[in-house]
Amino acid sequence: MQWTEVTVKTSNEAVEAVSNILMEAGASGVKIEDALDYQNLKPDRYGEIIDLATIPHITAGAQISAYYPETVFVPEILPTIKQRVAKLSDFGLDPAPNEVTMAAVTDEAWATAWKKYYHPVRVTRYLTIVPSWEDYQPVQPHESIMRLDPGMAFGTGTHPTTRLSLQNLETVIHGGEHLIDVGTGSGVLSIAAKAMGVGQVEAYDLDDVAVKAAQDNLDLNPVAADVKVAANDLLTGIQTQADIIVANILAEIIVPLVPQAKANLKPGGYFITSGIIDDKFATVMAALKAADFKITQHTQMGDWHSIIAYLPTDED
Ligand SMILES: C[S@@+](CC[C@H](N)C(=O)[O-])C[C@H]1O[C@@H](n2cnc3c(N)ncnc32)[C@H](O)[C@@H]1O
Repeated sequence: MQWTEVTVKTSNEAVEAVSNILMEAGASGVKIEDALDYQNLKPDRYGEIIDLATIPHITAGAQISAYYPETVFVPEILPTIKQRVAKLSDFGLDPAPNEVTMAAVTDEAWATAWKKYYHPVRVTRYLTIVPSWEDYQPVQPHESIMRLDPGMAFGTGTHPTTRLSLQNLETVIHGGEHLIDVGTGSGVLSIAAKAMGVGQVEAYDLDDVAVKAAQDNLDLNPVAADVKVAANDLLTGIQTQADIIVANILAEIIVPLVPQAKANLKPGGYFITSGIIDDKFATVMAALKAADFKITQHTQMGDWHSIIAYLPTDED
């Protein structure tokens, strides 16, 4: 069994709450290092004082490491962990610095061990995602197939936020549109959009690892050969008039994207947002309405929400 270690740097007061968050995300155990434990060291029962200079230790805050089995695709749980830790401030706990990292515990195979558990999955009525290393033949006449290896990028297609995005794409796409995919990750939404008949796609991600993974996946899917993928911070500097913009990003990032999406959409276009956790839903709705979007659909899977927003024309 391969294990992935996820480490969160936080404050001393948030140790227990962060440990709970990590366990709830499926960890099999946690290790806690708290600078206070070292500062509070007392002479042992023989009166001997431990020389801290001889023990490697952290000197400020706390660090909690959690261990996830290979069945968990860790890149898809990191944003939730970070978001839940940040939310501790609502309960009067200081989450800072809330730095989340992941690393191998055992050997080099850690980054790919989860692949054993990733199989073809029917993600919408018409779309099946097939891991790039598996053979699969469609079982129904209208079933489309896309091939995917998310590598270390978010976007296997199975996460609720991605599934909601895919279902909403299926709802709004008629064929031939110009679409922008913000926060493309593995490229899953761009490839799916092409498979659903969209004309032109631009895909962006802040993370170079994602841009590389997306390009590799575009290369695996001839239908998406003409998708343009590039590194970019949201839609900063982009001047496109698109029919559809899709963004499966955390709510905090969707809010500043709303005015950029409005500027890059044709009137009559759709802005699909996903990645919105329960208690941020009202904030995203308020930002969309303040920018004159009309909400045409709201869907939910577990704690996650997705919205289809329509930009009215002068005639509407
Ligand atoms: C939740 S993942 C979604 C991946 C994929 N689109 C999906 O639906 O499965 C969000 C992606 O947004 C990217 N991202 C985060 N902040 C961003 C920003 N400011 N600009 C562009 N991309 C960003 C992340 O690197 C990550 O790949």
